Amino acid sequence: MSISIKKTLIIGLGLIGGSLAKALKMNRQCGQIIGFDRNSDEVKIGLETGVIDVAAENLVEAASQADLIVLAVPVKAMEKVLVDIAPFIAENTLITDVGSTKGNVVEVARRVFSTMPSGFVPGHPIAGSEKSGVVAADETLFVNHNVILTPLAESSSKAVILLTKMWESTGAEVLVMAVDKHDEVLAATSHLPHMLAFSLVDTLAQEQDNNTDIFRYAAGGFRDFTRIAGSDPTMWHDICLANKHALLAQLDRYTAGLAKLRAAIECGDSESMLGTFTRAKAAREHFSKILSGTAYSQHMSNLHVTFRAQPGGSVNGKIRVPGDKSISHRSIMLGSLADGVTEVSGFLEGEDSLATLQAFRDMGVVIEGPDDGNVTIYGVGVNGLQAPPGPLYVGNSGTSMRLLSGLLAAQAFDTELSGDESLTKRPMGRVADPLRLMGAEIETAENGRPPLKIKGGKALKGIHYDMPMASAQVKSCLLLAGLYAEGETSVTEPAPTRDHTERMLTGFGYPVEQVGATAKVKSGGHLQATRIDVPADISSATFFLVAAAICPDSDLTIAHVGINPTRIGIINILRLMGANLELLNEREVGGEPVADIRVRYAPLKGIHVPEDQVPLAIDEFPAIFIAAVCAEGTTTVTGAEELRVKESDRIQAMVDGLKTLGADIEGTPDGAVIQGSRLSGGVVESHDDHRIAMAFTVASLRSSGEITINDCANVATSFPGFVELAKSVGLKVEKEEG
Ligand SMILES: O=C(O)C1=C[C@@H](OP(=O)(O)O)[C@@H](O)[C@H](O)C1
Ligand SMILES: C=C(OP(=O)(O)O)C(=O)O
Repeated sequence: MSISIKKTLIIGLGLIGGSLAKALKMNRQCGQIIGFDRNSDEVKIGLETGVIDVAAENLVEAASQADLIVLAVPVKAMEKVLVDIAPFIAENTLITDVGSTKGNVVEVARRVFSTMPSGFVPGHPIAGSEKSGVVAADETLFVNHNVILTPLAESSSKAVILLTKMWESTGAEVLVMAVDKHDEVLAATSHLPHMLAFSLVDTLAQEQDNNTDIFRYAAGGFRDFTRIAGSDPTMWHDICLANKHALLAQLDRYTAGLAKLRAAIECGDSESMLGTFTRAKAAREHFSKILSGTAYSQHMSNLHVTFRAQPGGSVNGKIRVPGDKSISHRSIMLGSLADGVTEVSGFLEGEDSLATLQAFRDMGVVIEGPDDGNVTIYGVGVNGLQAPPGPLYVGNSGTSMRLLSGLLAAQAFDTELSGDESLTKRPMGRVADPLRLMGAEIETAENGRPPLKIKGGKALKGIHYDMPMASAQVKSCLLLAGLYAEGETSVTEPAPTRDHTERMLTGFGYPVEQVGATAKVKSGGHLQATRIDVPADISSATFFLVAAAICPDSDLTIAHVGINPTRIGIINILRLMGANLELLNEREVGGEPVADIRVRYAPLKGIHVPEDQVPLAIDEFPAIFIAAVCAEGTTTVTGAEELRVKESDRIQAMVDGLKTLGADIEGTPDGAVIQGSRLSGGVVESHDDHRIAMAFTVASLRSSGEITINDCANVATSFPGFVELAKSVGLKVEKEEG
């Protein structure tokens, strides 16, 4: 750091001032550390304990010589200190403070300085504790803590940069924010909770008869919640006055929320109580996940996840894979729009479907669970959604974004849909364009990419749309918009695609007319709540179907798999390749056909995959490519250009990875030509795509060396527990996180 700071003066050696002094003294980034405190004992201790280099004998003289002045005195004392030193501060001196409120500090500074110095940048390290005084000084206090700088119009960018570096040298992360915004944010996140803690403890302590009992038995929750009631009373008195307006606004919001909860308890309004509790529980997880750029399930983290799969093995046993992702998404959407309470079982607790669930919670729907695949949705009716508090973040999930866009285009309120890095690269023009034809107003980023900004209050009109590509997401998006559009909305598809939306609408009692390749809905109907049993996802089952199909001595049964005719491309393709695959115990569950699938090893042969099977197996191609390299002869895939716009360019990702493993494969614009090949080991990239990661894991059954697969965290989007299940049937795969 080239801060040419030779002398740093810290005024006020409390916990924050002392800790900053100690951190800067130890890292030697800001020259000599000079300490001043009104209380000479604090200075003495500071010197003795090595917190500062020297004590300032004379405040004015020290201030006139300092290159950096840090005001670490209580907010109330700030004005006096500034009045004393202001006339003597040199022109280029950097000045900052550490106060918990910023508006009042700036007000004081404006009163004191006739011209605001360009070196003045107010700041707030968010790193307090209940401890106080220089004895508590801790040079690690700021490590991984946020420091907010609130530059003023007069602050020079150089000052902002230098102070950022100064704080970063202590291990802090620096954020820049406007003064008002800072005070609003802190009122909500810090000042309000302190008021609640003080008030709760004070209220309970005043209970005459049994307060000793309350405190004697108070454990867990009470202790956690009231820890901050041990903070410095004078300091908090000053903060309340300094940030009065923002704090009062937050107290009013909170009081209204509490009154609502009280009323719900009083009249036994379970839906309202559950609404508050489930939303709060989800929000607590949700916020931290949004901040770390990930979506919603506990399985997901922003850690790097690597799979290491050892070669060989065979797969045997009977398993059930998680619930169908497409049906899980739709169960939340239609259950939310229904009248009455919908019970869902077998719900997929993966990132993608949880993102949809969260979006509906954000729009005011009370949803209990998921709890072991069980979800209870308190439907709000077709017109009952409410404006969400902010953008709806749907992580990695194309289905959430595309289906929701149709629904949101017809709502009375504005919305914004955003997603992760992969989703942000995927085309949304395919839904935005036809929705615009219906009268929707949607803004996308460049080239029709997310985020989508959807204007509310638009009256949609039914259209007929001939889809240019075979996409169930586009079809479903338009049918959902059609629930609200004047007249009839009809969609014709160029080839059959999954029809879960049509089936489920029918299951909720909403008429859908199917004429050949065209699905039609009229607006004005109602959905009646129902029960939904989500079958196991055939797309997840695919990895195990292929595993057993390519691996000698395998005999595997996968239970309760959805075999909707629009999803069984994988069964048809594997059978054409010669796989020994049996459907057992075929039955229908809640409008969807289901079977147990048994696969025993049989040698596979290469085929030209019939193009009419492509949309019926669209998510299965990464695994089909693995089956193809393990087959004898040539497999050709054509008409599958849609694979290039999934979570990754799945043609390129598979071609690159398989070449790394020594396979003979060439990509084409709409598919690939794959020769039966021997696979070596190697390191392959999943490109953050769940299906690529799982496909290469399966390839290890036929490789001669270890396959390392990078960036596998997104497996949790569709298949939480994949590694554990794979190991249970005989794959030799380990997950490494780091
Ligand atoms: O409607 C759905 O649930 C899905 C449709 C398919 O996408 P496209 O509609 O883009 O083909 C599929 O790839 C996706 O995993 C889920
Ligand atoms: C393409 C997929 O999902 P989505 O489009 O919902 O992201 C998938 O799961 O393979």
